[in-house]
Amino acid sequence: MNDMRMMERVVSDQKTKISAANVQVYYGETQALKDVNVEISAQTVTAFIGPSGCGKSTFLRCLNRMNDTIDICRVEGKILLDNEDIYDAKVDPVQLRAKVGMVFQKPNPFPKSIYDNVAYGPKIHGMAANKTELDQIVEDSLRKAALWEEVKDRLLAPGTGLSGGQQQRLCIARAIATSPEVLLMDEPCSALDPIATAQVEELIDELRSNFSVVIVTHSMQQAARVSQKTAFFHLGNLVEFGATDSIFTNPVDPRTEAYISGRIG
Ligand SMILES: Nc1ncnc2c1ncn2[C@@H]1O[C@H](COP(=O)(O)OP(=O)(O)OP(=O)(O)O)[C@@H](O)[C@H]1O
Repeated sequence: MNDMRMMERVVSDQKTKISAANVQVYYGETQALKDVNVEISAQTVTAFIGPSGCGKSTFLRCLNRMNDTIDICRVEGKILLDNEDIYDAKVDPVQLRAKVGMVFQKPNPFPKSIYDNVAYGPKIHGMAANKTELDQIVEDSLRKAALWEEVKDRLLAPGTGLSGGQQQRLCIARAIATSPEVLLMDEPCSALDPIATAQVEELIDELRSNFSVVIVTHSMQQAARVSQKTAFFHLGNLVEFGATDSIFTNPVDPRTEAYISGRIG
């Protein structure tokens, strides 16, 4: 079996982590997402692509209820994480966001030390019984985020003193410190130079073995490089979803074809 076919089989074998059905999102009277249905697989990088304003970030924010923080935003439909409804009244959004972590477009470390940036989540969720355990979580998270070697001698220095690419990896370390199952990334490389972008992309590929990763990107090259599944959004519709290779080489919908060939965007 050639590598590509093997890859497709590995992708399709992964179990469903998040399942979204009939998701509609409104900002006031304006509908931003129309009847989105999609299944996000475990141990897979899923890319959301599409022209500006098509609803990629809105849908990403539905997956950890970040839209709850926007007063005029209303979400309808069902989103299940491991078969449990994340919009159920019983679900605490803070606990949910520990399981479904998020990394934003601009690196946004807290105005605290490198150590405290990573230790913050595990502390508030009571994940460490003592300082030794907390130290271990901080080290493990920084290692997974490929930042440990660069910061291990200055853990008490401010996170904001790191370079942009290092700050973004610090934010990734902070997001993975609570052992999330899903990591949402909203254009995580848009503020980074090409070298830092390459480092973060490499990291995304490594994270896939532990997490389900969903990434919003404006770069089709990036989607092609890092993801196994791609969803193409257009004007609030999820137009096409499938294996990244098929979306880029053999799109079914003419709108997808027009976007990837640069005719709409
Ligand atoms: N907080 C908000 N209040 C009102 N409308 C919003 C809000 N956030 C997004 N929208 C609207 O919802 C639609 C989808 O926006 P969204 O940011 O999800 O698109 P996007 O595909 O992520 O865009 P981009 O690629 O430019 O980031 C747009 O029409 C946008 O104006």
